[in-house]
Amino acid sequence: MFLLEKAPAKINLTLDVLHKRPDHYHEVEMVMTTIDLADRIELIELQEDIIEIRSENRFVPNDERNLAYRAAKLIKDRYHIKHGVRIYIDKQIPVAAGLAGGSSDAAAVLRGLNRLWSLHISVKELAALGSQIGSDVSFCVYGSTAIARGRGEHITELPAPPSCWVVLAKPEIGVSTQSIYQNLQPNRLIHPDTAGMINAIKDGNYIDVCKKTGNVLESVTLSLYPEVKQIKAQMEKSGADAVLMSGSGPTVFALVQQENRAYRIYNGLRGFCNEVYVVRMLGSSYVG
Ligand SMILES: C[C@](O)(CO)[C@H](O)COP(=O)(O)OP(=O)(O)OC[C@H]1O[C@@H](n2ccc(N)nc2=O)[C@H](O)[C@@H]1O
Ligand SMILES: Nc1ncnc2c1ncn2[C@@H]1O[C@H](COP(=O)(O)OP(=O)(O)OP(=O)(O)O)[C@@H](O)[C@H]1O
Repeated sequence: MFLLEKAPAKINLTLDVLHKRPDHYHEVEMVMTTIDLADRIELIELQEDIIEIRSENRFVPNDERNLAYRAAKLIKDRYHIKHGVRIYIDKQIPVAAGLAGGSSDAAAVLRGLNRLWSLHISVKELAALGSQIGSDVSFCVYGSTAIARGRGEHITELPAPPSCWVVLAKPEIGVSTQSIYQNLQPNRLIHPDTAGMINAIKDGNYIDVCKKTGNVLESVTLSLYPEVKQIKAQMEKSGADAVLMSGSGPTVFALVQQENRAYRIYNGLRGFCNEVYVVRMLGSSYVG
């Protein structure tokens, strides 16, 4: 038996931190959505009781450090599955980019093994399992548009935002999520208007969606990595409707409605950044 599962990247339309928790995580409130930049996950059932990870991308670990491996292990242990699985990851999402690539791979493995082994696990249960792997995995299990609260694992789905083009630029640096959260000064934050973003999405109001974007982690990453700041300024200069860093960065994205303007931004980034993508916002669910 063999099946394919798509693992789309996410972007944060908002990211707010409410306070630091005693468990050293931060209580967050974020509006996230999916984009048409996706890894492809191939799952092949093995008779032998092993989990194999294969990928041609040298930055993707092929052992238990891989979040996809951890997802398979979790399902196998919880549901006493004695078969094995080979997981082939066709990596399209840049690694350590703030786009939840590893989390989305893990979520795709949870969804895929649920189908492969006919386990009939509900989406809600899969999301709860996913939260044991990482804070972004629950959102990725839904793969839609949602508000994420708690440390990211409490998901309330939203309708898809008005569709638009998303230009993404990933500078050649890796950013540690943990260190960005650690450098945050909670009493100095300019909080995004999360309620305003939710209303804008529910109203299908593209202009307001653009106006309400905001990420409290952005100023931390921008101050540590001037190249991210430079890319953001370049995108703003090229006429984007909104420009924001995703997650803890370093990827910056621009929103625009017209395709020709998306390519103008893309062309404007020549010489600033090698990894640039032009994709559509997806926003609606991948699962049943
Ligand atoms: C920045 C975001 O990607 C936005 O969507 C997420 O908040 C982070 O999600 P993630 O990478 O899946 O995060 P995890 O792997 O769970 O945590 C990595 C590290 O980030 C910090 N972390 C993460 C989530 C959170 N709500 N508070 C935190 O302080 C913790 O130091 C943690 O050790
Ligand atoms: N399936 C995977 N794909 C990519 N990286 C993975 C995977 N599993 C584990 N990793 C490790 O996780 C690290 C972070 O990679 P990932 O691409 O998930 O970051 P990210 O997009 O910044 O995540 P987030 O937005 O959730 O904070 C990598 O450096 C890599 O070593």
